[in-house]
Amino acid sequence: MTDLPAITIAGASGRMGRMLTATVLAAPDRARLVAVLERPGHPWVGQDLGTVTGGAPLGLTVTDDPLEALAQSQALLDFTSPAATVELSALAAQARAVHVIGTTGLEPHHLAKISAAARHAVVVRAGNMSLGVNLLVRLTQKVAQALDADWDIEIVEAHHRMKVDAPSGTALMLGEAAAEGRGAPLSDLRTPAREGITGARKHGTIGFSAIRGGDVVGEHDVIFAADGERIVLRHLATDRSIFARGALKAALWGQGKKPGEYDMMDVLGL
Ligand SMILES: NC(=O)C1=CN([C@@H]2O[C@H](COP(=O)(O)OP(=O)(O)OC[C@H]3O[C@@H](n4cnc5c(N)ncnc54)[C@H](OP(=O)(O)O)[C@@H]3O)[C@@H](O)[C@H]2O)C=CC1
Ligand SMILES: O=C(O)C1=N[C@H](C(=O)O)C[C@H](O)C1
Repeated sequence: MTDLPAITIAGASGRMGRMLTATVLAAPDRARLVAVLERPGHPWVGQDLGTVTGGAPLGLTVTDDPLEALAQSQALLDFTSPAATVELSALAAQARAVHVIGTTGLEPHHLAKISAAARHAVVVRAGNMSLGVNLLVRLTQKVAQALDADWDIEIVEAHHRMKVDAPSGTALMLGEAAAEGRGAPLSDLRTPAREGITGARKHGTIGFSAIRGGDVVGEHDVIFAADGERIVLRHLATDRSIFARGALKAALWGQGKKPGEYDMMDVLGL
């Protein structure tokens, strides 16, 4: 037995769940993977994680019991769905485990429940856990601050065909940063999705467009368009390991911190 932080991963069979599992298993000097969760009724429940992922047995059985998993954990890595994340946030708080939330598509009623859980435990939440995107968020804020509202701001994102929410969590982070640079909340500046006779673009607003197709991991452009010139800030994700590495970093960073809500800016010191 070591005193390395013990980690539970939720949604183990998902695109990110698999990546998180591989990332934690590849860091035996920094963390211990003690439990992997799936929802009740999932075919992986009760099976060895190594076997179901096509490898040698790992001696770790996939469970559908988050209470038991969290009782032995110091951190929960959670890239699942809004409903699952809200449920898990109450349980992680009860266990005083650091809850690292990558799940996107969270609405105000979900966020209110997560905030309540964060009164008792550390929650690190970000719509994108990569270093590159979090740097881009800072750059976006600075560029928006430097330019006046004659520069139209448009955020364009592309993701794989299975993504269920739009705009992406990252696009919303970038939009919030641009709005902050402009000195107003995003809710005041955001344009509704465009279709039909939209009329001319409203001065000073921030627009969003989403593309879905194939296996695109995640691409984001922040376009500042003025008369005669354009600035485009771009991030291209080509491998999901960038998000998983960020999540593990957040879980380790959160150990011993005061209960509350944090993001990747806090973790990365940006
Ligand atoms: N913040 C970031 O850096 C990133 C965030 N994301 C976000 O992470 C989320 C997941 O993405 P992705 O991995 O592509 O999605 P997937 O659909 O591939 O995976 C989600 C997983 O969560 C599981 N799940 C759902 N409900 C529960 C539950 N109650 N208990 C345990 N497991 C559950 C699903 O199981 P089942 O299929 O059986 O329902 C599935 O295995 C999305 O919101 C996405 O936007 C993704 C990448 C990076
Ligand atoms: O669903 C995804 O895949 C991703 N989701 C996050 C988002 O909504 O921005 C992060 C990344 O772009 C991949």
